[in-house]
Amino acid sequence: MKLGVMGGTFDPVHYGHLVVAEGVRYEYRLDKVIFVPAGRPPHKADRPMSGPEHRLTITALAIASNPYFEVSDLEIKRPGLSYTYDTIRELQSLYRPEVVYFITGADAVLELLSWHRIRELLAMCRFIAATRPGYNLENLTVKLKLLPASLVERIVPVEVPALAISSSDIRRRVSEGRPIKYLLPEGVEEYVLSTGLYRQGLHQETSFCK
Ligand SMILES: Nc1ncnc2c1ncn2[C@@H]1O[C@H](COP(=O)(O)OP(=O)(O)OP(=O)(O)O)[C@@H](O)[C@H]1O
Ligand SMILES: O=C(O)c1ccc[n+]([C@@H]2O[C@H](COP(=O)([O-])O)[C@@H](O)[C@H]2O)c1
Repeated sequence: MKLGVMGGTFDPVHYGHLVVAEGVRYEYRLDKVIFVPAGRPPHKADRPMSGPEHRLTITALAIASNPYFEVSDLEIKRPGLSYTYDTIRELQSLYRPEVVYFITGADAVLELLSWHRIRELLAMCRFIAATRPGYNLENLTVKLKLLPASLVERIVPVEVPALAISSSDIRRRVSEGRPIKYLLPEGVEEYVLSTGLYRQGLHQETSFCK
Protein backbone atom coordinates (compact mmCIF):
# COMPACT_ATOMS: atom_id res chain seq x y z
CA MET A 1 0.00 0.00 0.00
CA LYS A 2 1.20 3.52 -0.87
CA LEU A 3 -0.02 5.90 1.79
CA GLY A 4 -0.19 9.69 1.62
CA VAL A 5 -0.45 11.78 4.78
CA MET A 6 -1.64 15.36 4.54
CA GLY A 7 -0.98 17.13 7.84
CA GLY A 8 -2.25 20.59 8.59
CA THR A 9 -3.88 22.92 11.04
CA PHE A 10 -6.87 23.17 8.68
CA ASP A 11 -8.27 26.27 10.38
CA PRO A 12 -10.16 26.15 8.04
CA VAL A 13 -9.45 23.54 5.38
CA HIS A 14 -9.65 25.05 1.86
CA TYR A 15 -9.28 24.21 -1.84
CA GLY A 16 -5.50 24.79 -1.67
CA HIS A 17 -5.21 21.74 0.61
CA LEU A 18 -7.53 19.61 -1.51
CA VAL A 19 -5.80 20.43 -4.80
CA VAL A 20 -2.42 19.51 -3.31
CA ALA A 21 -3.65 16.19 -1.88
CA GLU A 22 -5.47 15.16 -5.06
CA GLY A 23 -2.56 16.19 -7.31
CA VAL A 24 -0.08 14.16 -5.28
CA ARG A 25 -2.46 11.20 -4.99
CA TYR A 26 -2.73 11.02 -8.76
CA GLU A 27 0.97 11.68 -9.53
CA TYR A 28 2.15 8.99 -7.08
CA ARG A 29 -0.76 6.59 -7.56
CA LEU A 30 -1.44 6.61 -3.81
CA ASP A 31 -3.99 4.15 -2.47
CA LYS A 32 -5.14 6.51 0.23
CA VAL A 33 -4.49 10.00 1.56
CA ILE A 34 -5.13 10.51 5.25
CA PHE A 35 -5.80 14.07 6.35
CA VAL A 36 -4.48 14.61 9.86
CA PRO A 37 -5.66 17.80 11.55
CA ALA A 38 -2.94 18.83 13.98
CA GLY A 39 -3.92 18.60 17.64
CA ARG A 40 -1.33 21.09 18.77
CA PRO A 41 1.00 22.05 15.90
CA PRO A 42 4.52 22.42 17.39
CA HIS A 43 5.40 25.66 15.62
CA LYS A 44 2.02 27.28 16.33
CA ALA A 45 1.73 26.08 19.94
CA ASP A 46 1.28 29.53 21.46
CA ARG A 47 -1.08 30.78 18.77
CA PRO A 48 -4.85 30.79 19.26
CA MET A 49 -6.70 28.43 16.99
CA SER A 50 -10.14 26.92 16.65
CA GLY A 51 -10.97 23.92 18.79
CA PRO A 52 -9.87 20.55 17.39
CA GLU A 53 -13.48 19.33 17.14
CA HIS A 54 -14.28 22.13 14.66
CA ARG A 55 -11.16 21.48 12.58
CA LEU A 56 -11.84 17.73 12.54
CA THR A 57 -15.47 18.24 11.50
CA ILE A 58 -14.71 20.65 8.66
CA THR A 59 -11.91 18.42 7.39
CA ALA A 60 -14.34 15.47 7.31
CA LEU A 61 -16.88 17.63 5.43
CA ALA A 62 -14.25 18.76 2.92
CA ILE A 63 -13.01 15.30 1.97
CA ALA A 64 -16.37 13.46 2.01
CA SER A 65 -16.77 13.34 -1.78
CA ASN A 66 -13.33 11.82 -2.48
CA PRO A 67 -13.20 8.02 -2.05
CA TYR A 68 -9.40 8.09 -1.71
CA PHE A 69 -9.42 10.56 1.18
CA GLU A 70 -9.82 9.82 4.89
CA VAL A 71 -9.49 11.90 8.03
CA SER A 72 -7.79 10.81 11.24
CA ASP A 73 -8.22 12.13 14.76
CA LEU A 74 -4.94 10.56 15.85
CA GLU A 75 -3.13 13.86 16.55
CA ILE A 76 -6.16 15.38 18.18
CA LYS A 77 -6.40 12.46 20.61
CA ARG A 78 -2.67 12.36 21.36
CA PRO A 79 -1.70 14.58 24.28
CA GLY A 80 1.12 17.11 23.94
CA LEU A 81 2.59 18.69 20.84
CA SER A 82 1.67 17.01 17.55
CA TYR A 83 5.00 15.96 16.15
CA THR A 84 4.88 14.51 12.65
CA TYR A 85 7.53 11.98 13.69
CA ASP A 86 5.09 10.43 16.22
CA THR A 87 2.22 10.55 13.70
CA ILE A 88 4.12 8.73 10.97
CA ARG A 89 5.27 6.07 13.43
CA GLU A 90 1.69 5.53 14.57
CA LEU A 91 0.34 5.37 11.00
CA GLN A 92 3.07 2.96 9.96
CA SER A 93 2.16 0.56 12.72
CA LEU A 94 -1.56 0.89 11.96
CA TYR A 95 -1.44 0.46 8.16
CA ARG A 96 1.93 -1.25 7.53
CA PRO A 97 2.28 0.58 4.21
CA GLU A 98 5.00 -0.17 1.69
CA VAL A 99 5.82 3.53 1.54
CA VAL A 100 4.56 6.73 3.20
CA TYR A 101 4.55 10.15 1.56
CA PHE A 102 4.10 13.13 3.87
CA ILE A 103 2.50 15.88 1.81
CA THR A 104 3.35 19.51 2.53
CA GLY A 105 3.21 22.87 0.84
CA ALA A 106 6.38 24.75 -0.11
CA ASP A 107 6.18 27.07 2.92
CA ALA A 108 6.16 24.18 5.42
CA VAL A 109 8.92 22.20 3.70
CA LEU A 110 11.25 25.22 3.67
CA GLU A 111 11.16 25.12 7.49
CA LEU A 112 11.96 21.41 7.81
CA LEU A 113 15.26 21.94 9.63
CA SER A 114 13.36 23.03 12.74
CA TRP A 115 11.14 19.91 12.84
CA HIS A 116 11.33 17.38 15.65
CA ARG A 117 13.67 14.45 14.82
CA ILE A 118 13.80 15.55 11.20
CA ARG A 119 16.63 13.20 10.22
CA GLU A 120 14.76 10.16 11.52
CA LEU A 121 11.52 11.43 10.03
CA LEU A 122 13.09 11.80 6.58
CA ALA A 123 14.52 8.31 6.88
CA MET A 124 11.04 6.94 7.72
CA CYS A 125 8.98 8.60 5.00
CA ARG A 126 9.30 10.58 1.80
CA PHE A 127 8.26 14.21 1.66
CA ILE A 128 6.31 15.74 -1.18
CA ALA A 129 6.76 19.49 -1.43
CA ALA A 130 3.86 20.97 -3.37
CA THR A 131 4.35 24.33 -5.07
CA ARG A 132 2.54 27.24 -3.42
CA PRO A 133 2.22 30.82 -4.70
CA GLY A 134 4.69 33.10 -2.89
CA TYR A 135 7.22 30.38 -1.95
CA ASN A 136 10.26 29.40 -3.96
CA LEU A 137 11.32 25.76 -3.78
CA GLU A 138 14.59 26.53 -5.56
CA ASN A 139 15.90 27.70 -2.16
CA LEU A 140 15.22 24.29 -0.64
CA THR A 141 18.69 22.77 -0.97
CA VAL A 142 20.29 25.97 0.41
CA LYS A 143 17.83 26.06 3.32
CA LEU A 144 18.43 22.38 4.10
CA LYS A 145 22.19 22.33 3.56
CA LEU A 146 22.77 21.07 7.12
CA LEU A 147 21.09 17.80 6.21
CA PRO A 148 22.89 14.98 4.37
CA ALA A 149 22.19 14.98 0.63
CA SER A 150 20.83 11.42 0.87
CA LEU A 151 18.02 12.74 3.10
CA VAL A 152 17.33 15.89 1.09
CA GLU A 153 16.86 13.63 -1.94
CA ARG A 154 13.85 12.15 -0.16
CA ILE A 155 12.02 15.46 -0.55
CA VAL A 156 10.41 15.64 -3.96
CA PRO A 157 8.86 18.80 -5.39
CA VAL A 158 5.52 18.44 -7.18
CA GLU A 159 3.86 21.11 -9.25
CA VAL A 160 0.16 21.63 -8.46
CA PRO A 161 -2.31 24.20 -9.83
CA ALA A 162 -1.43 27.47 -8.09
CA LEU A 163 -4.15 28.56 -5.70
CA ALA A 164 -3.30 31.66 -3.67
CA ILE A 165 -5.66 30.62 -0.87
CA SER A 166 -4.70 30.52 2.80
CA SER A 167 -6.56 29.77 6.02
CA SER A 168 -5.38 33.07 7.49
CA ASP A 169 -6.88 35.02 4.59
CA ILE A 170 -10.17 33.12 4.96
CA ARG A 171 -10.29 33.88 8.70
CA ARG A 172 -9.59 37.54 8.01
CA ARG A 173 -12.30 37.65 5.36
CA VAL A 174 -14.91 36.17 7.72
CA SER A 175 -14.01 38.63 10.47
CA GLU A 176 -14.40 41.50 8.00
CA GLY A 177 -17.66 40.14 6.57
CA ARG A 178 -16.12 39.57 3.13
CA PRO A 179 -17.01 36.52 0.97
CA ILE A 180 -15.26 33.18 1.26
CA LYS A 181 -17.36 31.49 -1.41
CA TYR A 182 -15.31 29.46 -3.95
CA LEU A 183 -12.26 29.41 -1.65
CA LEU A 184 -13.40 26.29 0.22
CA PRO A 185 -16.04 23.55 -0.19
CA GLU A 186 -19.64 24.66 0.30
CA GLY A 187 -20.22 22.41 3.29
CA VAL A 188 -17.22 23.95 5.05
CA GLU A 189 -18.40 27.46 4.19
CA GLU A 190 -21.84 26.68 5.62
CA TYR A 191 -20.32 25.25 8.80
CA VAL A 192 -18.03 28.25 9.29
CA LEU A 193 -20.81 30.77 8.75
CA SER A 194 -23.43 28.95 10.82
CA THR A 195 -21.17 28.36 13.84
CA GLY A 196 -19.73 31.89 13.80
CA LEU A 197 -16.16 30.61 13.57
CA TYR A 198 -13.67 33.46 12.88
CA ARG A 199 -16.38 36.12 13.14
CA GLN A 200 -14.78 37.79 16.14
CA GLY A 201 -11.40 38.05 14.49
CA LEU A 202 -8.11 36.34 15.01
CA HIS A 203 -7.45 37.47 18.57
CA GLN A 204 -10.65 35.88 19.89
CA GLU A 205 -10.72 32.53 18.18
CA THR A 206 -12.76 29.85 19.83
CA SER A 207 -10.28 27.95 21.96
CA PHE A 208 -6.77 26.69 22.38
CA CYS A 209 -6.05 23.04 21.78
CA LYS A 210 -5.48 21.31 25.07
N1 LIG B 1 -2.76 27.22 -1.30
C1 LIG B 1 -1.89 26.25 -0.99
N2 LIG B 1 -1.08 25.70 -1.93
C2 LIG B 1 -0.19 24.73 -1.59
N3 LIG B 1 -0.03 24.21 -0.34
C3 LIG B 1 -0.81 24.71 0.63
C4 LIG B 1 -1.77 25.75 0.37
N4 LIG B 1 -2.41 26.05 1.53
C5 LIG B 1 -1.86 25.26 2.48
N5 LIG B 1 -0.91 24.45 1.96
C6 LIG B 1 -0.13 23.43 2.67
O1 LIG B 1 -1.04 22.62 3.40
C7 LIG B 1 -0.49 22.24 4.68
C8 LIG B 1 -1.41 22.66 5.80
O2 LIG B 1 -1.56 24.06 5.76
P1 LIG B 1 -2.32 24.92 6.86
O3 LIG B 1 -3.43 24.12 7.43
O4 LIG B 1 -1.35 25.53 7.79
O5 LIG B 1 -3.00 26.05 5.93
P2 LIG B 1 -2.51 27.54 5.64
O6 LIG B 1 -3.41 28.06 4.59
O7 LIG B 1 -1.05 27.56 5.36
O8 LIG B 1 -2.82 28.22 7.06
P3 LIG B 1 -2.41 29.64 7.67
O9 LIG B 1 -2.72 30.69 6.66
O10 LIG B 1 -3.24 29.72 8.91
O11 LIG B 1 -0.93 29.54 7.98
C9 LIG B 1 0.88 22.93 4.76
O12 LIG B 1 1.86 21.98 4.36
C10 LIG B 1 0.79 24.05 3.74
O13 LIG B 1 2.05 24.36 3.19
O1 LIG C 1 6.90 17.65 13.73
C1 LIG C 1 7.26 18.84 13.67
O2 LIG C 1 8.24 19.26 14.31
C2 LIG C 1 6.46 19.79 12.81
C3 LIG C 1 6.81 21.14 12.71
C4 LIG C 1 6.06 21.97 11.91
C5 LIG C 1 4.96 21.46 11.20
N1 LIG C 1 4.66 20.15 11.33
C6 LIG C 1 3.48 19.59 10.62
O3 LIG C 1 3.40 20.07 9.30
C7 LIG C 1 2.04 20.12 8.88
C8 LIG C 1 1.75 21.48 8.28
O4 LIG C 1 1.80 22.44 9.32
P1 LIG C 1 0.96 23.79 9.23
O5 LIG C 1 1.28 24.52 10.47
O6 LIG C 1 1.47 24.49 8.00
O7 LIG C 1 -0.48 23.43 9.17
C9 LIG C 1 1.22 19.79 10.12
O8 LIG C 1 0.87 18.43 10.06
C10 LIG C 1 2.19 20.04 11.26
O9 LIG C 1 1.93 19.26 12.42
C11 LIG C 1 5.37 19.31 12.10
